[in-house]
Amino acid sequence: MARQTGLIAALDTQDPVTAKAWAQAVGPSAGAVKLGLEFAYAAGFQAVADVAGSTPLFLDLKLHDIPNTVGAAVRALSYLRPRMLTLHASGGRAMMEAARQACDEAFPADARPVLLAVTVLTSLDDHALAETGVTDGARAQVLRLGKLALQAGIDGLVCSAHEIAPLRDALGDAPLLVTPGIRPAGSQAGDQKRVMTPGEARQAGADWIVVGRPITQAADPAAAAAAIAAELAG
Ligand SMILES: O=C(O)c1cc(=O)[nH]c(=O)n1[C@@H]1O[C@H](COP(=O)(O)O)[C@@H](O)[C@H]1O
Repeated sequence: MARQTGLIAALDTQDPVTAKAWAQAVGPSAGAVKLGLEFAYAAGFQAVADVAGSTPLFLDLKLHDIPNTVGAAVRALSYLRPRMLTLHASGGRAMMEAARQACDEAFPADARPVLLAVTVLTSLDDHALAETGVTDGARAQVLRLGKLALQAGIDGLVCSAHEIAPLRDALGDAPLLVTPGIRPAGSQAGDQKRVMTPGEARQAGADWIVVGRPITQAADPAAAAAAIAAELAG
């Protein structure tokens, strides 16, 4: 039986009014809203808290620095009470362990965010990855970084839906798998390379899919989000 797959709506904008309107539009369909680098840098972290309101917040800051700095950053943002928080697995074991330790110390036990390690960005294909020095392909790198992240105490992985099956084979059912690079049939891939439709990602076993522009750039974001939620419900 397929796992239940939820929708996370990526609200990528610089404008708090637009973000708030999108958050309201996707509210009935999405299990969380994702606010990330663009919004936080432009609007500030108080606006992040305001837009999320009572909706679970996926805080996508993709932390990647030395362990001391990442640990301190996690402590500093604990007041935002994110439900999920991202960091780059390529920052290494000690960096991820520092993030986990900071979470354990700075958050109440019942409010610790789910830590998600980004493995290989969905905008990278094997060729682009090879240009960074990783020559055995996205799948192998996702597996390598996924194993490392879990050993370091990370709760889940951000990957493309193409890597779900090999990750489940290698790591079992426990890790949360969160997949961006989702495109409903007929929509533009844009800068995304390793893409799947919502229904395909559900069949593959994603716990969450992350969808931005196919919702936010639709003529009717509420309807676009509802259609994706319906596709996930099968
Ligand atoms: O961490 C992420 O959320 C993320 C990781 C990744 O590998 N690929 C990826 O697209 N994302 C995010 O997922 C969202 C995808 O947006 P759309 O391409 O507009 O659907 C963006 O906010 C990205 O920052």
